[in-house]
Amino acid sequence: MIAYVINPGSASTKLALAELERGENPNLPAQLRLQLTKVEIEHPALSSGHLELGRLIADLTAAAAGWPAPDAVAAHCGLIGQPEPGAYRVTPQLAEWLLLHPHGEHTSNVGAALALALGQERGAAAYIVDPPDVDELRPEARLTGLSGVERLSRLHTLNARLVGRRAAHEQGLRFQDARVVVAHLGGSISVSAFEAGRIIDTTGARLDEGPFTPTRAGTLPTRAVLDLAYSHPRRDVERTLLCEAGFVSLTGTADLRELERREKTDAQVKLAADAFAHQVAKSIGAYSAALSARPHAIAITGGVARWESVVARIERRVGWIAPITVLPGELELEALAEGVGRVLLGQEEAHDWQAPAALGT
Ligand SMILES: Nc1ncnc2c1ncn2[C@@H]1O[C@H](COP(=O)(O)OP(=O)(O)O)[C@@H](O)[C@H]1O
Ligand SMILES: CCCC(=O)OP(=O)(O)O
Repeated sequence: MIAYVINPGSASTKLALAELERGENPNLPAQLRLQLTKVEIEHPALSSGHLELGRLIADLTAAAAGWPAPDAVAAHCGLIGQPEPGAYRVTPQLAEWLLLHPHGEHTSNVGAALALALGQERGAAAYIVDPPDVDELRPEARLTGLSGVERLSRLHTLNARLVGRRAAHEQGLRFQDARVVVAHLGGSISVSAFEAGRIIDTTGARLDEGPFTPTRAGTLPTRAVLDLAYSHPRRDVERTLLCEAGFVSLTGTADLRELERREKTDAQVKLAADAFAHQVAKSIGAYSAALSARPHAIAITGGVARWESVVARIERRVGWIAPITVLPGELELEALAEGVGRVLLGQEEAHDWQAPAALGT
């Protein structure tokens, strides 16, 4: 099978030709054989609000011109309204709706329009896969200690489900038969509990809960949030919590490569790295306890998983819980290919999207 997969970014868009075949292990049917030919198309550093689609579609079409015709085109996307996991058929209505409902500063909302255009150009159906608001939370995970305030399911679904599946496969288990905790440690962070292939609980991301990130505060004591909220305009508080917190506030930089170089000689950097590992380990422990029994595997992914001494700290803290799989960076192109590949190979049915009444705030 042949698929084109698209992962839009603010300064470049990644495109790949995916050649997919069934795997060799009959016990792990979702373990597909995949070969990716990747290209990266750079464009001006634009927010999703005004990324000029026509030029990018022309660039994508040109990049794929010599490729074999695809059976499908798939793209990363933004929030579509608490969907099921898996692939959704892209219609003009879905593509348009995503452009009108950008997900924060992300450009992933243009993915559906790009997939639709490239699919029309090459005579193939277009799909999106595993949106960030897939919602499978258990009822007891949705409630908070205040009636009317509910926790939201927001996570790096596309990468986390692939990494969770890979971690289960490493233990010889199908994803739907495994209990896995996935810590996606990127510029944004989510720690999630997967049971029977479903996201039963998650820290969420952005202004939800969880460890601090390169620029974000993560979970703070409620009294501190109240102090901030009643002493500054909301816009300023959100900027502080999302852009001026985390490693930036503790060390002065969000460039963790620099911190990796400094940590041996800079006590403040070492303490911040210790605190980060402490928070990630506590989250992994908490989301291990969210499962009905001990996890079969723990997976650590995202760009920060390249910081080896931090990963080593986390492994020392949680290695007693379950075997740990480390997959640094993000495997979103692979996840798109495998997600649409499972549809093309008849292993999963694609969903049809209906516009939601409202997005969870
Ligand atoms: N080799 C590395 N060592 C330490 N940190 C790294 C390394 N590579 C990337 N990072 C950090 O990972 C973060 C970005 O993670 P990534 O998952 O790529 O981000 P995003 O969430 O934007 O996709 C940045 O803070 C960056 O400093
Ligand atoms: C919602 C999780 C993926 C994502 O887009 O992260 P942020 O919203 O925290 O940037």
